[in-house]
Amino acid sequence: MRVHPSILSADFANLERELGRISTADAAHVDVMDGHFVPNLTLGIPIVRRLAEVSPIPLDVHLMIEDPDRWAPEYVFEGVESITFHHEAARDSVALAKTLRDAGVQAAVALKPATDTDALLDVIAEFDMVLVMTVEPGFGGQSFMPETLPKLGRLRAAAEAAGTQLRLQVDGGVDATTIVEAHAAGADTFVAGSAVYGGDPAERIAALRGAIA
Ligand SMILES: O=C(CO)[C@H](O)[C@H](O)COP(=O)(O)O
Ligand SMILES: [Fe+2]
Repeated sequence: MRVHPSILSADFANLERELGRISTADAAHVDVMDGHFVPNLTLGIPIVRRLAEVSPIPLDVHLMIEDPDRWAPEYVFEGVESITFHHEAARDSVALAKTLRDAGVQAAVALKPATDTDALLDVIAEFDMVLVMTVEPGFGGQSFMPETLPKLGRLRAAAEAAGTQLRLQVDGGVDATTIVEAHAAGADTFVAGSAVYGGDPAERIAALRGAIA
């Protein structure tokens, strides 16, 4: 299992220090929001480039933006481990995933709560990870939506049938309680923002790991 704290809940005036506080995690989740795909605006390419240079752990970049076919490849930097774009926003998710993989980064596709898995099941081998959103994208601190969890089983079954490795990530409302449900449903990669930065990050990361150990 992997824990990816979201720096959406960190102090944006001190991001290098905030990355240092989560150095025991597996990757840092960076939420890029464009004010169009979601009704919130965070940060973009020049800031992600600098975060990748100073972070002690790899970056997991979650793009909540329109036209990811155009912009996602611009987020490939040394230190960026994976780039996640939204299936709802992409013109061609399979082609974009191939472009990202060819550029040397893991390719991941995200599904909003109302988007089903159907379009991905036959092409699951094209992705390194699927992000099943467990809240409506746009804001931290929202409540976990357990009704999204059955998607995980369908995606896992498709990956097994295709004989491919697939990471299944959940993002939104994950804490030491809901992580147990998400893990039981098949998730292996857990994003948590407010649950990590709402206390001592190292202790909170250890508690998340401990909850499903
Ligand atoms: O993508 C996101 C929101 O769109 C964030 O990664 C997510 O909400 C993390 O925040 P929290 O753990 O507080 O729910
Ligand atoms: Fe996210």
